[in-house]
Amino acid sequence: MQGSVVVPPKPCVDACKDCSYQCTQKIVPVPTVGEALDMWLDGICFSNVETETVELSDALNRVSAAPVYAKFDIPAANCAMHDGIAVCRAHCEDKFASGNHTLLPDAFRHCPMGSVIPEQFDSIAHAEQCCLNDDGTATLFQLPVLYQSVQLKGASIAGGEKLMEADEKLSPSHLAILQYTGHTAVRVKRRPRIAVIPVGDDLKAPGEVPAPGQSIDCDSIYVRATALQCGAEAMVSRLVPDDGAAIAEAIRRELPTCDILVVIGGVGKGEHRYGDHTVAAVREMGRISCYGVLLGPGGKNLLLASVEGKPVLGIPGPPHAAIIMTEYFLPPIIEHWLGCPCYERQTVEATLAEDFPTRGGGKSIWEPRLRLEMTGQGYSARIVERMGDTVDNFINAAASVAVTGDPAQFKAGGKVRVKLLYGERTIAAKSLRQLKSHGTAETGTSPNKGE
Ligand SMILES: Nc1nc2c(c(=O)[nH]1)N[C@H]1C(S)=C(S)[C@@H](COP(=O)(O)OP(=O)(O)OC[C@H]3O[C@@H](n4cnc5c(N)ncnc54)[C@H](O)[C@@H]3O)O[C@H]1N2
Ligand code: MOO
Repeated sequence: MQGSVVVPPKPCVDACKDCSYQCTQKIVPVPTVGEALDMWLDGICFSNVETETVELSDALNRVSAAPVYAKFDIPAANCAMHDGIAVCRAHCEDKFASGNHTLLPDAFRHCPMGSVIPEQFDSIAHAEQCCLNDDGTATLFQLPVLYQSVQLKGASIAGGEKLMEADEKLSPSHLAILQYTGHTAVRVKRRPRIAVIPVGDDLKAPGEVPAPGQSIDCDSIYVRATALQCGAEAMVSRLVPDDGAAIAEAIRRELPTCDILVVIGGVGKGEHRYGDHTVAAVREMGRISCYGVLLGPGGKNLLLASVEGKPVLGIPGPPHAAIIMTEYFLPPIIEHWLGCPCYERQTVEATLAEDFPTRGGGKSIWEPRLRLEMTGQGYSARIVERMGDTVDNFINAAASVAVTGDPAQFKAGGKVRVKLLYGERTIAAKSLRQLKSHGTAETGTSPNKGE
């Protein structure tokens, strides 16, 4: 823990006894991201997640609810792995010892690759090692090795063999092996349902034209899309005004329909005096685990809480803050439900093209969005010009980086690991398109660089 923050008004005691209640008397340490997550998740129990059976064709990216076992042996009998004749190795050996290389019709079986080998035979003499005669006999040119080209019953998969554990995210390979081993459906965990409530008098719904001082709600679609990426279901409620009773009413309405609630906006430190009512409404209805975290942009207003045992994530409204809070706190709560990783961003090493502002560092994280450029020495990274704005953050950034630990790492020429927002081929294709349309990589300028 580092620094301190005074939590907003709700006086309850004269002297702070550091109870779990938030009040004006209380000076609380600001937690790191890890500490905040621990405080939040420790109080949320998802032990009895419901399960459902789904067809394999609908099971991609679902999470297994129980181990799955093979229904039968594969192959179901000993099979030929080459074209040839099935023989008894000991009988062939006797024949070779006697100098007679001819096998009578009942001493072999013509076996193309994949065919079942009758039980009395144990080896395959390859087509090149024998010939089939017109009188129904076969002549061996070479003695086969014992079990040559025989795939034994159950050698690939034994009936009852464990194919996968519970808590695995199902990939195309999982689906294929389940189908191959006799399954047509699989037991999976129910997807968590996320309800998203956008709050703000100044917000307009998608499709409307904002008047001066208004903006169109775009955080909610970002939150919803991130939830879908993580394998959750998500729905966005209608816009809610900056009014404590309206926020409480929206929470009461959405809570029974969801497993995880996200409220966007109204979490500012000005609280009711500046039209921010979300924290007070949540405090009245439930328990606040954390209000403020050592993460920027946006962390000082982050709200982690629970109402009726369900997690409530309160994220700040400004989009550049909302995206970082969503990325840091929504996947972990969905993973807490699903029991497996569900949000992973590829990382690559990049060289900083400039000194970063002195933000973040130590235990605190500042997570700016970055532009990446491919140079002869690999990726070069610079902070997007309009860091406090939306366009660069949403569209023109290719990565982000956690500025934390030793600030010396974040000087021009320093090497850092950055988290990609797109795959490397997409980044390459985007820069190529920009080069073609501008003759050079786009840079742009803005006064609020590094905000
Ligand atoms: N006196 C102080 N004021 C503020 C502080 C502070 O420390 N002291 N912190 C500032 C910071 S930093 C942030 S971040 C915001 C967080 O406040 P809120 O979450 O209450 O944000 P709102 O007031 O609801 O909205 C602010 C602004 O954000 C845009 N917005 C809101 N919701 C959406 C949405 N769903 N989609 C798109 N854009 C959204 C909108 O332009 C709002 O006007 O507090 C600061 N103030
Ligand atoms: O949390 Mo605010 O958006 O950092 O600037």
